[in-house]
Amino acid sequence: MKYTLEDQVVLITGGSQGLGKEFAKKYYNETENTKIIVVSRSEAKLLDTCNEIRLAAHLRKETSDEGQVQHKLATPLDPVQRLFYFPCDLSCYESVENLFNVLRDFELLPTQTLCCAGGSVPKLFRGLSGQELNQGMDINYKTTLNVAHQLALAEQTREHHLIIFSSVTALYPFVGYSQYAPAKAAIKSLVAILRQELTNFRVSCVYPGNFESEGFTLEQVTKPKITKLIEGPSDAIPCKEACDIVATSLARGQDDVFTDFVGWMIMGMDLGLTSKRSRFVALQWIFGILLNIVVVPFYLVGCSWYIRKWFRESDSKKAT
Ligand SMILES: NC(=O)C1=CN([C@@H]2O[C@H](COP(=O)(O)OP(=O)(O)OC[C@H]3O[C@@H](n4cnc5c(N)ncnc54)[C@H](OP(=O)(O)O)[C@@H]3O)[C@@H](O)[C@H]2O)C=CC1
Ligand SMILES: CCCCCCCCCCCCCCCC(=O)[C@@H](N)CO
Repeated sequence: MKYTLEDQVVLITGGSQGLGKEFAKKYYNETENTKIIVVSRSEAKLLDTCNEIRLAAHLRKETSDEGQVQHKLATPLDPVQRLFYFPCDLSCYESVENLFNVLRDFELLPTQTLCCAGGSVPKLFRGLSGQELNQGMDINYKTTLNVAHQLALAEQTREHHLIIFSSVTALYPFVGYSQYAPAKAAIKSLVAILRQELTNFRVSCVYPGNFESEGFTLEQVTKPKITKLIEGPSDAIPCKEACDIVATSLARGQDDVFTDFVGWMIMGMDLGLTSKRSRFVALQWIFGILLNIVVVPFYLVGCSWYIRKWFRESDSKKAT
């Protein structure tokens, strides 16, 4: 199943900002017929995003804008429009069922789905609240799980391309990401099973490194220094660059997608029983085996020593 932008109906969860918004822009600006539905919890953000994308496109074409258009998925639906939004908390299964009933009613069941909804609250485990911990699973795992399940029920035979967004932290979980990395690892596990069961689906999984987005800016506020030090090699790239890298990789037929060299390298070290459909996969596998033998043992000892030292110094600062 080839990944193309044109002549699609694409559902983008988490489309009100960040990477999801970049993909909505890309589909809107680079196609003539593709219809885009962006979904997130905040109707205000969704409306702003739709208006911003449409107005920018009209300004570039120097055509006079026809003024406010109906973007919300509601009756009457303007069939000329290509960009729609529908507010929905995707962590609630019943809300996702309702979303798919609306999509069915408007004959807008998607041919491609991008599960961009997610986000992290990087803190030390003891510093997290019960609500933050539970939100981690809700926002990062249940939003994808609920959409994937409704898609699997809706698309029993028609081809569908499901593109799920995990994180490098699913492959290499580390201090400060306890509210987030386990949920992203659960996504990795779900993808492996969906690939076996949903035979009419192409299931792609993206493991981004850091990229600049509203969510990334917000997480920097609570991120412990030790976390920033460990993830230092993954410099945050512009959101649009991450979007273009992912789209290019998918168009090349890759299904285990990374956004930087660190992600490619760490994916190569993640051996085990899940096949990798990545770029230069043979080289990645050999490089990963060598790193596992020659570098990883020393890295892990060094990293563990450094983390213990950081905690000792933090505790002594607290004691003074
Ligand atoms: N930025 C980064 O460095 C990295 C990001 N990623 C992953 O990539 C994806 C996109 O990241 P990014 O662009 O930074 O995301 P942002 O944090 O900028 O945006 C997250 C989006 O998800 C939506 N969302 C959150 N919770 C729900 C919910 N319960 N139901 C519906 N929508 C929801 C938000 O909208 P609203 O608030 O309106 O609900 C928002 O549109 C995420 O899955 C993230 O985990 C992975 C690695 C690195
Ligand atoms: C041989 C051993 C070498 C090991 C190198 C270690 C480098 C670790 C880089 C980790 C990058 C994590 C980026 C994902 C962050 C993310 O998902 C958050 N921004 C949430 O949004």
